[in-house]
Amino acid sequence: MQLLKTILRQHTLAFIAIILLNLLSAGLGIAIISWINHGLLAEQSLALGISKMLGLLLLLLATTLGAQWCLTTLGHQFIWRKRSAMVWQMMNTPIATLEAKGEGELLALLGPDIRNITLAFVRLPELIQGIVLALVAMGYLGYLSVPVLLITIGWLVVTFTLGYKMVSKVYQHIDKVRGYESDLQSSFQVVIQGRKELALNPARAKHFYDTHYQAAAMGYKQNIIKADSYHLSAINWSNIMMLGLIGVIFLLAESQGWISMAVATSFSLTILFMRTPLLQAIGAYPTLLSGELAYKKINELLPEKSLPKEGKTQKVKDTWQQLRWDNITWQYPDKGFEVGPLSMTVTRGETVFIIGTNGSGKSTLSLLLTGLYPMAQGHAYCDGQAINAKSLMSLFSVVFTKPYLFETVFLEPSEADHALAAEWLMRLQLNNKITVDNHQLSTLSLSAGQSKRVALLLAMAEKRDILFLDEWAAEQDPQFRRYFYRELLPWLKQLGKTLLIISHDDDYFDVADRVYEMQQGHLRLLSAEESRQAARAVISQS
Ligand SMILES: Nc1ncnc2c1ncn2[C@@H]1O[C@H](COP(=O)(O)OP(=O)(O)OP(=O)(O)O)[C@@H](O)[C@H]1O
Repeated sequence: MQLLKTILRQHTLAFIAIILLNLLSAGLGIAIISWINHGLLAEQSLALGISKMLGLLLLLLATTLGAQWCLTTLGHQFIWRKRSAMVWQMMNTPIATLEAKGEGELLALLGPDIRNITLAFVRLPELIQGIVLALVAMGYLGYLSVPVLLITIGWLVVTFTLGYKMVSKVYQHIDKVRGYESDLQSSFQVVIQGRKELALNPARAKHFYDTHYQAAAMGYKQNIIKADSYHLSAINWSNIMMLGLIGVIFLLAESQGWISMAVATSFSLTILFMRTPLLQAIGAYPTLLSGELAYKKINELLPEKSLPKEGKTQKVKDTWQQLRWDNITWQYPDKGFEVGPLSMTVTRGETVFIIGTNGSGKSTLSLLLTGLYPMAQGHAYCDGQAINAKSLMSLFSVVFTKPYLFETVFLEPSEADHALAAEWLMRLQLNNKITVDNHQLSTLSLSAGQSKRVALLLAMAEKRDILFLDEWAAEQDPQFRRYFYRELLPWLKQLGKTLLIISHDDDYFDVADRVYEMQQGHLRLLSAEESRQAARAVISQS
């Protein structure tokens, strides 16, 4: 099992110590049975016998608890590391790769999959103890009688072969359950993110509930019931066969005379002693299978060492003058929408507008130009020197069409520029609504237009050279939109910012030094006359 192998590789010594503790605990258990059977009544006094027994039982309790505690601690340590590595890896995985996997699948990784690995560790002590105890008990049974041990082994082989067949069915169904788990996560997202639309349209809500949600929920339920049924059948089958084994041993003693009744009693006591842990081990096995499946899924979707080598961020000179993208391309997976090949040049301090119809590829272009999407072909250059995606990213602050708002404005106290924050809150006409206290925004309960203004504040707080705004003014009222184009942008330009603005606001195309137009993934620089015509064309279309 991949999961067990990994833990074994990463924590070899701890694992050996745990196995030894388990062996000690199992050996002690068997020794106590043997001593109760043969030694207890031979003790000099009842008091001595009882105190010896209490001492031995306490020792057994301590070693068993010790073994379980070590394994559980090791397991949770492993999970903590794995989860932290996963979150870090997700934050460092190219966004195109994450988008291709889908949000439902990613949520399933961080939620149910990690939970299943945790449960596997919670039940792992039972599995290991069951196996170790069974092996030690076998040794003791061999010491009592080899022929009866062979019969016992034969009986157990038949029992567990059939049991294994049932457990493999458990695995098949757990595999299907994992698929439905992702679908469920996607459905939960719809319930949360689409709550307003669903509340307003009961027919749509019912359709979603009956088809999408129930398909996932029913699939999950049917398969988990089948998995549990096979699992319980395996436990019951093994339980009954263990009891049958005791009957066979007494038969061998009574009718065949292979062993004395005293030895048969010891045999039965030992089998009864190992029965519960062995059944618990069988009970724990499916949990381990779920953990194994989850671990495989995690490694399949977020393989370790999968992060592409982007190279180090090359420090771009503070005095850079020109950025150029040369014949770059990008295509969404499965032969999706293609951008490019296209070339573009931006000179420091320029205001560049990118216009184009809906779906022409402007937002996709913003992700490509900033280095967030990898260039399938072509390169980016800064003052003639090729630069990689990381360096490109370090130049940009972007406000996306649906920005995510962080509460923290400045990350470090030393970076805190409260004067800048106060000035921006005033310029964005938010000074009566929000304050920045202790680097944090006082509230994020904002309207759509206010959220965009806060996103701009956060972008400015990054103090990067280029500001890329994707349809920023779309949610602003006409008065503020005018103020944004006529006053804020020129003021930003004065501050030395290079501005890349995706815009549909034809009234203000004249603010730009240059206007590019996207048309079905291709970019074209418009002449001054074409820019004016583009503005007029949009006005005449509306
Ligand atoms: N994550 C994605 N996976 C696959 N295709 C996508 C993805 N995002 C966008 N597209 C496709 O890329 C094309 C361009 O989308 P994009 O959002 O870049 O257009 P846009 O010019 O910004 O449009 P708008 O003006 O409506 O914002 C669209 O046809 C869209 O279907």
